[in-house]
Amino acid sequence: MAATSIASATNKLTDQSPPLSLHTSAARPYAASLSFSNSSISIQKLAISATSRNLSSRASADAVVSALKMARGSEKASQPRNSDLGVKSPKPTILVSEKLGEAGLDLLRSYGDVECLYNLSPEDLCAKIGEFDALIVRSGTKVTRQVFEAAKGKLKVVGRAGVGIDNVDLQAATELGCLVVNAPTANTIAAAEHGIALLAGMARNVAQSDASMKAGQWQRNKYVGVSLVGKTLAIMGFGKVGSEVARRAKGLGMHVIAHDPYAPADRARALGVELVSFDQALSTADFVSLHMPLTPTTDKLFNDATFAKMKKGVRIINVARGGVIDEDALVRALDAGIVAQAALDVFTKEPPSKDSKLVQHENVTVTPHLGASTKEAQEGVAVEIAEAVVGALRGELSATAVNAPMVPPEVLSELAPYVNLAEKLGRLGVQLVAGGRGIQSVKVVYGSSRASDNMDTRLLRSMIVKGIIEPISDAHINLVNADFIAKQKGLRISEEKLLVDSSSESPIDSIQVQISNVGSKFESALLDNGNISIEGRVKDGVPHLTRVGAFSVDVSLEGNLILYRQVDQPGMIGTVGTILGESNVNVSFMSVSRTVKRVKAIVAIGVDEAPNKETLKKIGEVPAIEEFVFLDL
Ligand SMILES: NC(=O)C1=CN([C@@H]2O[C@H](COP(=O)(O)OP(=O)(O)OC[C@H]3O[C@@H](n4cnc5c(N)ncnc54)[C@H](O)[C@@H]3O)[C@@H](O)[C@H]2O)C=CC1
Ligand SMILES: O=C(O)C(=O)COP(=O)(O)O
Repeated sequence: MAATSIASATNKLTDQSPPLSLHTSAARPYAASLSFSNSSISIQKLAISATSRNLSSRASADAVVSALKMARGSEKASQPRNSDLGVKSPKPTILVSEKLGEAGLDLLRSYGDVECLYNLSPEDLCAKIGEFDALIVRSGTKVTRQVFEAAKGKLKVVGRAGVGIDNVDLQAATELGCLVVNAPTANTIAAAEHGIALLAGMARNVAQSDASMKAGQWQRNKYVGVSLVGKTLAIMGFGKVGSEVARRAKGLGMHVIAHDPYAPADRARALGVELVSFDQALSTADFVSLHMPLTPTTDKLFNDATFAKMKKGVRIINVARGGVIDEDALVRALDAGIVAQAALDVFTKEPPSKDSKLVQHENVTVTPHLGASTKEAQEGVAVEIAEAVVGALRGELSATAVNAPMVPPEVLSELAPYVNLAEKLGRLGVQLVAGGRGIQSVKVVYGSSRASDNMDTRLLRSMIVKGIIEPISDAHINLVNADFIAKQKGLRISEEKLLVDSSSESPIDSIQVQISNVGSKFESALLDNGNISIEGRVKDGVPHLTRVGAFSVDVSLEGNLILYRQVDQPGMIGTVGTILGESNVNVSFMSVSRTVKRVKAIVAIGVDEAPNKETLKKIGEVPAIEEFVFLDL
């Protein structure tokens, strides 16, 4: 079944997604009749590894940028997106809803139209959001599902100028295909320094004695403090801020322990910090400093039961999130003397009510969420988030994406050519499906000569999903929502890696897409197991279709494709070529594959123009052509 290439087209990978509409009468009816079953909704992942959040450099190669634009683009070709670097498009619009450092604003202004509207009510935000491609917030703006819905698909990216993203409804963002990025590094030191300031200030009653003096008092005996040296500090959440607090507390002569189920022990060891269990931390610490994110698991993690496990007279610092503490329980613990003092920068509700018992408690020191508020941190955060948002609007994958895969540049540059191939195979596969049962299960087999099983295929999987779903639905698929929409449509994707013998340097040799349990418009595309199967490779940077069903072919996946099965006999190329030539359709590529000489052959013809109905009808009527299908790539 050797494939014979008769002509070759070697266009370079372009940065445009092809038109996605199925503009032939042949393609649309069967495509439109497809439906997805909702019964099976699991996405299986095989041979997929997590990728690092930390990118050291920006993706730069043209091919990578092209691939990223396609990967991130959610628009169909008929709906150009103004944020996609189109020269003719208007500038992207960016709403900044909280105070941001000037350097970041300058950067944003150099790229888009920036509007700063502070203190918007939730209603005002919903009313305005539909005008913007990007929204930049700090902790004070709640980006709720209502906000994403009110955006009506216009909002492409939400930038959180800081770390905590608990004020952004990530589920809604993901469902609606909006990327969320944050600025996770620039305020780490500021938050850690604030933690240390609260620790030391609390231990020496700085705030209380200051207030007392300003009220005309001189109370030296009342404000006798406690020393830090030799005391045990438990860091709860040994991430970026927690580690920096630990480092500084060691310098103050404290004995530092930490609890963090996900922190690597060697990082703790390197700082001279012992990682301990939750209970051990609580029962041995004189000071407890909180540095974990607010998640469903950490919500009110510090409550009556946990305070009861603490050493009597413990002192608590919280510069993480108010919600990790049950605030009523803390008041009880303070009143009972279990907790001697607390120093809090963050609150369940911000600002807290004026008569909050916690805020008013004499043993509590409070600051109005100032952890990240140093000049240096705010400038740094502003630049960090502006770069992330501009990059995202340009179609680049972000190093700080919160709800999308973060793919390191080196992986991207390797995978870029396959991104295009993956989408084309998805588009081609779905067009081969005959209407009726609906697509429920797709198997993707990546042929690779690399033994390592940590190949990150999320980008490719997303593009296959995009290729399969977009032509037959109104869904706009991008890297953010591909898995979600696949699940929602009941589409189960399983992935497999097949070790192949190849001298190729690239991470992938071939991609095979199998669609199970569906009939095909083109029976020759079915394997013995009944699955539609198509396989492709990248040759000279161009995606090629290399196998249809059990037949080897070789045709570049560009423009349009005619596939037919014919009786293997002389003169067929001339017959079909003449029909196409008569209607001025240019052949770009042709491949003939046969099983047995003079019996049966599969022919794949790439054409520059879509043949009209009449031409396709004539091809279908050639007596030796047993079945044929026209595919829009
Ligand atoms: N007050 C302020 O202005 C600021 C507050 N923050 C907050 O500080 C917190 C930490 O920030 P980063 O250190 O930058 O984040 P990070 O992600 O580097 O560290 C968080 C750590 O918490 C750990 N963790 C998660 N669940 C845990 C659990 N149940 N028990 C113990 N540890 C757990 C994680 O493994 C991680 O190591 C975040 O909530 C962030 O929003 C950060 C900057 C400024
Ligand atoms: O970065 C964080 O998580 C913070 O809490 C800082 O919040 P802010 O940007 O100062 O509202």
